[in-house]
Amino acid sequence: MSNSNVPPPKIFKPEDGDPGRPKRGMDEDAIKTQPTIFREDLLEGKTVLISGAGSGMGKATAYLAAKLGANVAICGRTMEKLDSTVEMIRDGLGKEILSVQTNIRSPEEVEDLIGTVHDHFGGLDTLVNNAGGQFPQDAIDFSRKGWLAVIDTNLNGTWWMMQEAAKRWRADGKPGNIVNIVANIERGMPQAAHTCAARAGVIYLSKTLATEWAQWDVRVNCIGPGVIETEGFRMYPEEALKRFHKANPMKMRGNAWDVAEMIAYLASPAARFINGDLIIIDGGQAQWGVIWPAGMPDYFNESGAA
Ligand SMILES: CCCCCCCCC/C=C/C(=O)SCCNC(=O)CCNC(=O)[C@H](O)C(C)(C)COP(=O)(O)OP(=O)(O)OC[C@H]1O[C@@H](n2cnc3c(N)ncnc32)[C@H](O)[C@@H]1OP(=O)(O)O
Ligand SMILES: NC(=O)C1=CN([C@@H]2O[C@H](COP(=O)(O)OP(=O)(O)OC[C@H]3O[C@@H](n4cnc5c(N)ncnc54)[C@H](OP(=O)(O)O)[C@@H]3O)[C@@H](O)[C@H]2O)C=CC1
Repeated sequence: MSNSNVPPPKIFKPEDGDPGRPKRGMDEDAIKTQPTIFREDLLEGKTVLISGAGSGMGKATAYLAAKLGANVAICGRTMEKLDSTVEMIRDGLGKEILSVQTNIRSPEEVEDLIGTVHDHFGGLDTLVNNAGGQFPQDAIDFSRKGWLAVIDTNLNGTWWMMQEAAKRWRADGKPGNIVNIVANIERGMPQAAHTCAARAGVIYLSKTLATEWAQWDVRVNCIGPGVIETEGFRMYPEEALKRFHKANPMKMRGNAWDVAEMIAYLASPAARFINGDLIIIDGGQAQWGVIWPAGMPDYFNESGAA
């Protein structure tokens, strides 16, 4: 049989250009012009709070939620970054959103934040815990401070947000919805063991709360992104960034909109029966591909002494 009809192997997506070119995610023009599959009033009248929305996935999600009619509140530690999101939404959609400088590692600041959102919008429908991050390092070399910083941000910070939101929902007798952005940790995550531990904590915390809080009509789900090109890539060396697209069988990086649209879906009535789940957006990374964001040890190199 002839092979003439067999397409050449797909090395990278044409729209991706050079897959080895390190990029830093979608710029504001890209976010503003991105089409959406959702109807424009999908989240009309709903209030959505997004943490870490001064950049990356959080920023794209804030824009999409506002575009779909939601009342949007955002938080993060850096006011200038939050201002950029406020300005982008004002400029692109003519809408005002609420922005509150907050470190999610502080339970007091989180309590104030949730109170401010309720005072401003009269309630909260969906909480998106997107704030987080880590640095790449071999676990054996973690400093105590570095370990604690990552656990405190990703596990404790996410928990303070969930608990404060849920206390209000229970007190007000109103339904609630939580979407936690974690990571694809199915096979562990070399050189990110701290975040792997924290995200695993969030995933099983979420599964447990999905049961405990169902009696108050509060749903809790997680999204596990693979390699999503964002400003967060600044944490990784150029050498690693050049390989990031090889971490999945599709040999591409996702973008912030890929995650934002899933968040919008989970915030919509279409997701009313989805609870306690983990939705992976990773191009198949769970099955194949490696990252080694701080450099692959010789042991795993083809030339290494395995
Ligand atoms: C999921 C994907 C997985 C990684 C593998 C996959 C890669 C592709 C997918 C990409 C996934 C992403 O998440 S991209 C998104 C990334 N975005 C972010 O990470 C942004 C947010 N990150 C952070 O804020 C930081 O990483 C984090 C450590 C959590 C908090 O930092 P802060 O400065 O606020 O914390 P502090 O309390 O001051 O402590 C900082 C201490 O952390 C340690 N530390 C900080 N940077 C360090 C570094 N490069 N190398 C060693 N150690 C470091 C030091 O001990 C610091 O102390 P001193 O020595 O005293 O200073
Ligand atoms: N990009 C990727 O490939 C992947 C990302 N993720 C996770 O997805 C989420 C979004 O990441 P991404 O958009 O890529 O990265 P970004 O770094 O662009 O976004 C993370 C945001 O979180 C905020 N943040 C960090 N710490 C705190 C804190 N203590 N309190 C409040 N806000 C905080 C940051 O703002 P500021 O520093 O101003 O507070 C920043 O805006 C993160 O949790 C990330 O770890 C998971 C898997 C893959």
